[in-house]
Amino acid sequence: MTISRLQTKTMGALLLVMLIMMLVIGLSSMVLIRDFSVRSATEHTRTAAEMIRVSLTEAMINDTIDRRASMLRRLAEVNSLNEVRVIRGEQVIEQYGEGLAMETPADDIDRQVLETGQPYFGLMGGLLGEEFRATIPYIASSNEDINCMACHQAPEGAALGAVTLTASVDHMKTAGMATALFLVAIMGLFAILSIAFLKRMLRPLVETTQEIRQAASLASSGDFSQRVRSRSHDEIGQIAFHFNQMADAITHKLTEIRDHVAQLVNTVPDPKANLLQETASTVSGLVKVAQFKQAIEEDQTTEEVFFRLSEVLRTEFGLEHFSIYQVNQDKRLMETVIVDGVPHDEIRWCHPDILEQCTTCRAVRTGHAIDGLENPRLCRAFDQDALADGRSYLCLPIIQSGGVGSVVQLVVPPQNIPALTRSRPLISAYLREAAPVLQAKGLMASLRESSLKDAMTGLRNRRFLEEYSDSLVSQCKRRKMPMTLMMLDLDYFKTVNDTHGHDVGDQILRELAGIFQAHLRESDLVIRYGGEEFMVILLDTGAEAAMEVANKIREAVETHPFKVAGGDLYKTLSIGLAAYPDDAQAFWQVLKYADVALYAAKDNGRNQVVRFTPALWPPGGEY
Ligand SMILES: Nc1nc2c(ncn2[C@@H]2O[C@H](COP(=O)(O)OP(=O)(O)OP(=O)(O)O)[C@@H](O)[C@H]2O)c(=O)[nH]1
Repeated sequence: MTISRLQTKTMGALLLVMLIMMLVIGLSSMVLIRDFSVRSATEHTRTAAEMIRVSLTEAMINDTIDRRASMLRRLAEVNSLNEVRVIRGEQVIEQYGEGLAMETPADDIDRQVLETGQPYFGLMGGLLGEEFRATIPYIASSNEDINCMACHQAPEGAALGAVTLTASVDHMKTAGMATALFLVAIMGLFAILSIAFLKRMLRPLVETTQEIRQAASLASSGDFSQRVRSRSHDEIGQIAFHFNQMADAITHKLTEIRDHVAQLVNTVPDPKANLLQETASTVSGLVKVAQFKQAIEEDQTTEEVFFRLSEVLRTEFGLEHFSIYQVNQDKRLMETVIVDGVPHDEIRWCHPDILEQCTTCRAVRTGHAIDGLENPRLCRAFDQDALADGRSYLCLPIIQSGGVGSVVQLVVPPQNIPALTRSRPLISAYLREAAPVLQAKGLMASLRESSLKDAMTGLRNRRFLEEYSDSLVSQCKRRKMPMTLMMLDLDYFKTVNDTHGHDVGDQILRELAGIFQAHLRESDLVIRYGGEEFMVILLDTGAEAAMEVANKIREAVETHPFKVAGGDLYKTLSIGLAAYPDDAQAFWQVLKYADVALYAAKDNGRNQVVRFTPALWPPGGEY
């Protein structure tokens, strides 16, 4: 278990307080003991001084004063006394002489005491001192039991002499130190017990906070599994309880959200995955899907939608290789819409046969996703070279109007299979959103296409002409190219209807449309202008060349046997022709001139091509 900072700080603070207390108690006990020792020594030396005075007085009375030196020596042998010395005051010296050598003042303290008459008590050396010195004056007094003035000629209150006593304070020092150490030891013991007690008291708090810290740290990275043990019923226990409650509530709600978003992308949530990160990444993926949906709804064509999808595959999923195929159910064909991000590029990741026969594509045939990630040989149409390179594929059909409208094929090298497997649900979500939009846009396009087509012949109709005439002219202007308009009309078509009926008439018109298309280029426009009247627009073609084309068509119709009941029917065709910009600058005027030329062809006996000339237009004729 890691050491808690809270514990270290608390223990450290307590230890510091205890150490300071031990120091204060140690020092203060030493000072107190010193004080006590000084007082005690003072009293003792006073007593000793008094006893010496009495002894000296007695010696004087008994006339044994000469033996005072040996008496003082014996006194000095008393336990703990180091020195006993008596000095004479000025009056005594004057009266009795200097006396013994040891009786003259030895230092300044002696002299000061004799001078002031005030005693001196003090420790000599250091805080506790090595010895205690007392210099106590003997003051002349007539009020004592023994009258000093009886022997001494000195004024009342004068210092007759002084006694200096020095005593060892070693025993006091030892006792003081022992007491201080004892107190410090008691304090130390108390500190240890306090720390142990506090540690025990702090343990639930420390362990709970440590567990909360670990759980919160895991939670911040999305793991809410950690719970805190409740160790007591006090506030600490309550903190643990409420933390667990909070973690339970978050886990429960997040699990709910994760399951819901997983449903939205059709995945089974991984119980081992990081709850927060997994949910957050799925939600952010779904937000992007929603933005994608909004964007494609505002796109105009299916092409734009496919291109946007291709960009998503490249940028969001980091896919380099993929194809999007569009299925033409009517013709059972398939075309590449985008290959590796390039619009309408050549097929790369499948055998080209699938374009000619869309059911060769397994995804189109089955309407199911074809997962070749684990088993690339699942579909035989997958490109053999890519297969040899170890690439795998995932083909996802997009269902439109109950059938496969398009197929998104994703191609990855082996090392990218796990990433694609993870991305698959979200890619499918994009495709699900794209499907109805593609369907709607496809429907709109085909509706628009059909509104511009003639249902019977499959040719473009007059409405197409109305919509595109302006752009045709501006295209010709921009490229500086000519354009020739032909008006074509079957001769005596009414007799067909009258003789064979309208159905046969319709059939002949359909066959006629086929003959026109067979003799024209892809870029030429064939329009059913109305009834049995047709129009052909030859782009980038002048009148001369157009005359040749018109005659070819006329001859083709003339020689074509229309099958009717009872045999073959042969019909002829009249064609009028006018050119842009030679005959007129305005489209509708060129058209009118072509019509005038057609009438001329009819008037001239039919089955012929007439090119418009100004002579055909009556002078002052209005357009
Ligand atoms: N069966 C059929 N007949 C049509 C259709 N549209 C127009 N017609 C007929 O085409 C005939 C056109 O006849 P007219 O314009 O009199 O001329 P015509 O008989 O072709 O003789 P021309 O002077 O050579 O044009 C009419 O009988 C129309 O009913 C159609 O869609 N189907």
